[in-house]
Amino acid sequence: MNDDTEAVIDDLFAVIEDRKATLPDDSYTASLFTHEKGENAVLEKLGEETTELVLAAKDDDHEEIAHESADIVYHLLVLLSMKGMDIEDLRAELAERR
Ligand SMILES: N=c1c2ncn([C@@H]3O[C@H](COP(=O)(O)OP(=O)(O)OP(=O)(O)O)[C@@H](O)[C@H]3O)c2ncn1[C@@H]1O[C@H](COP(=O)(O)O)[C@@H](O)[C@H]1O
Repeated sequence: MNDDTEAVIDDLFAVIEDRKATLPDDSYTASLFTHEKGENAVLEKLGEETTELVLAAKDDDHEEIAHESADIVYHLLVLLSMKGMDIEDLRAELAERR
């Protein structure tokens, strides 16, 4: 992961944390934190998007693979935030595997 990619992910996580704290009415992220299904709303999204990613990979559709991957990364970061975790938890786990 180069510095630019890392900065994009860090910035996205910061936006997610902000939406969790401020819960704006027009925010999709905020709607996940207040969803009546609770964390199941995010878990269902991750399941759906993973299936979509598998189908895109089977079709060798690079545009769709990138789209679904981005959806998964976003919802994964929302899940980490929902669990009270930090992006550093993910970074540390990845770094340990190097
Ligand atoms: N990265 C994302 C992001 N990725 C996906 N989504 C939303 O997740 C939802 C996914 O829904 P779907 O499963 O139907 O996916 P889809 O892409 O619409 O359709 P498919 O092709 O996957 O079936 C859509 O409503 C997307 O808008 C996101 N919503 C927000 N963000 C980021 O979060 C920031 C804050 O957004 P708000 O909270 O809305 O202010 C934004 O600036 C973005 O940077």
